[in-house]
Amino acid sequence: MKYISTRGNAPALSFEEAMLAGLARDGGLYVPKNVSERRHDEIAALPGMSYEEVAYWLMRPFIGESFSAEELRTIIERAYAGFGHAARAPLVQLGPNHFLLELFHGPTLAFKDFAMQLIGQMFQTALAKRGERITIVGATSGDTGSAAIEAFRGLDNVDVFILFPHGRVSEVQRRQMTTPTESNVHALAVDGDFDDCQARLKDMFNHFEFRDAVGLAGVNSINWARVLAQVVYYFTAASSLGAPLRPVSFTVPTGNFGDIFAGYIARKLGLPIEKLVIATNQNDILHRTLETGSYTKAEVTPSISPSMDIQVSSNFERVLFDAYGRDGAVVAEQMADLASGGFTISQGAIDFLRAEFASGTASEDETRATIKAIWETTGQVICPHTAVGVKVAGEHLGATPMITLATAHPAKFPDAVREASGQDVPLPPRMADLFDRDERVTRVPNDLAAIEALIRERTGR
Ligand SMILES: Cc1ncc(COP(=O)(O)O)c(C=O)c1O
Ligand SMILES: N[C@@H](CCOP(=O)(O)O)C(=O)O
Repeated sequence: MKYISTRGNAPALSFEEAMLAGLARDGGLYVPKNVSERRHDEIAALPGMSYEEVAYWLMRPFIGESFSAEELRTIIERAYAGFGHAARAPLVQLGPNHFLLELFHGPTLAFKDFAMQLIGQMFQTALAKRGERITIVGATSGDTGSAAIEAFRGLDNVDVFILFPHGRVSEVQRRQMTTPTESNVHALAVDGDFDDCQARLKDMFNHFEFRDAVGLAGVNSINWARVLAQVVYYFTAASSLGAPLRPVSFTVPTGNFGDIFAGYIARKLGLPIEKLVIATNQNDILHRTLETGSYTKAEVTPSISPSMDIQVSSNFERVLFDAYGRDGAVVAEQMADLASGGFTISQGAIDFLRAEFASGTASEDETRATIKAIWETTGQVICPHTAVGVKVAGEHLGATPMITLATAHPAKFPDAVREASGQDVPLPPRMADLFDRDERVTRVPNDLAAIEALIRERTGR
């Protein structure tokens, strides 16, 4: 399997090369050259399999020669061994025909662990064989950062730098990033919003002298391996509700478009997904884009679902590539227009997107009201991101079972959850002393040269 860039001007790479490269050298994102449907009888056999077995079945063809069969099995076993639920991603019923897919049983209590624990193992295996040392730089609005730190802390051949927007993540999220004591972990609080953090990260990838000098690698969902790992739970969830004989729908709380793009890939692989619903908070660029056909940036407005406070939604580029018939030159042009505020999507491309996705948005009041209503009617406490999904899913319920992705544990957002529902949700015992641990963080300006200088100084490269 080869991977090609969405901007059509970078060499095609193997899975391992694309994973280690992160962003393509033409600024685009890697996608598989072909995605073909899996056999109906293979999908029908999934309900009898463990999460790990489904992961192996799903990922093997995408990985090619990059890892042997035995290596891949070991990587998958190790990745999910530390999860706090035997099913890894259990489904719970929320109401008639509405289910929550709990994706927060991993070590950092958010869906990011599904991919990050896996690629942590993949990077270690690949780097050990190559004898290389890398510098991972990640941008986070809260959850990617802690998941990346958890997956890579203490490794000899990796330094991890995480850029997060100063003052715009929850206290639990911040402490998850600032309290690890391993010397290869560096939490950087940027004077800016998440879009600034992600833009500086992409600037670093496009600054080849820096990129090559520090051995830059990326673990955001710009990295195809992240997306691939997230496709697995669409299959386990849908098959446990009767797929492929019975279609299902999904609603996905969305920011950087990685998680829902994984759902789009699941559908391309033959999973019968009737509706794939984008749920946004008040930073609703994706919902507006589907409604108006114009992708126009606005200021990021802080919300009670901070991990979704994003306007420049990285993986949207991947689906645009398909919407434009895989014409990398058109995607490159549109992405260049984004620098000056936005772009208008052609009629053919917007028709494609509207056929693939539905969308909706939740205001702050609607998010709080949903947390409260779910607590009062079901006794379950949900996180604000999940609540955005549940609110939007409510507008798309029908005869087909709807699965809303529960993307984080409510204990990561105690203030918002308490305000909305009156409930205090404790952190798991292993994190109970999080608020007593010392923090280690460096405040940095939203300035490429300053951030690069700090990384070079700390890595000595
Ligand atoms: C808790 C939570 N929910 C939803 C999202 C949105 O996911 P994505 O960026 O893949 O669209 C994020 C951040 O990625 C998150 O941390
Ligand atoms: N919501 C994310 C933003 C980064 O997303 P990613 O999936 O591209 O890593 C976060 O929590 O950091």
